[in-house]
Amino acid sequence: MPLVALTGGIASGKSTIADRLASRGAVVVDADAVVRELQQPGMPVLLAIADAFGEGMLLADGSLDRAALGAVVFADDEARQRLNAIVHPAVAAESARRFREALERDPRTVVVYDVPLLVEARADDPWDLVVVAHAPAETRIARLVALRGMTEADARARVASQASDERRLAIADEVIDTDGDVEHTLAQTDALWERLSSGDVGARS
Ligand SMILES: CC(C)(COP(=O)(O)OP(=O)(O)OC[C@H]1O[C@@H](n2cnc3c(N)ncnc32)[C@H](O)[C@@H]1O)[C@@H](O)C(=O)NCCC(=O)NCCS
Ligand SMILES: Nc1ncnc2c1ncn2[C@@H]1O[C@H](COP(=O)(O)OP(=O)(O)OP(=O)(O)O)[C@@H](O)[C@H]1O
Repeated sequence: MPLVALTGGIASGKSTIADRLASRGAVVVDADAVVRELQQPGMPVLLAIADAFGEGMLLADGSLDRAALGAVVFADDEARQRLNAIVHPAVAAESARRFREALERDPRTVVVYDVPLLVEARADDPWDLVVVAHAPAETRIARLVALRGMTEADARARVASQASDERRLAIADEVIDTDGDVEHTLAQTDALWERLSSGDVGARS
């Protein structure tokens, strides 16, 4: 049934919302998790990254050195665009395959795509609903420092590498305010689920 894109800046609360929707019965496809699978040793995406950024981006066991690559791409727009050009088409294709698989298994499934970079890579637009998790950049930066141990400079660099809050809000069909406490986020998520599961949101033909 509905294909829902759930986007928001880093640490906006997308996973909190996606986990709740999954516990209610949605099938969630997590773009960050798909990326990690595509970056496993031996996968073409990882080989292309090593080609483009050097073997220094690999750890001794052949896996991706995420900290090293992050240090390069969140400090340099051109490098980040090169990485995006390698990774994003592969993530989009694999994610679309997973949407199809879920809908073939059960056409009534609510499929939710948890994707941080929707505004940035919006060539394809198959969504019945775009949901934006919104907490202001300063809140997200404070979370990255307090909860994920980032330095403030690193947190600001990640936020700056993403679309602005204004651009994200401009594409939202629904906004979940994630600037309050988690209970407030979950209550809004449950209200959304009621509408999604009752077919109140654009059923796909
Ligand atoms: C640079 C990498 C190795 C850093 O890995 P790390 O483990 O530190 O971060 P992780 O992958 O868990 O991402 C955490 C968050 O960072 C942000 N982020 C990741 N990549 C990007 C990017 N290219 N541009 C802007 N923000 C990004 C997202 O909000 C994401 O949720 C990794 O993020 C990566 O390969 N990114 C490129 C792929 C990508 O764009 N992924 C995001 C959406 S598909
Ligand atoms: N009102 C709120 N709604 C959601 N999360 C909140 C809220 N208040 C605090 N948090 C905390 O903020 C963090 C948000 O992280 P979460 O992983 O849900 O975000 P995300 O958008 O998925 O991040 P990423 O882009 O890195 O994947 C969590 O640790 C969560 O507990």
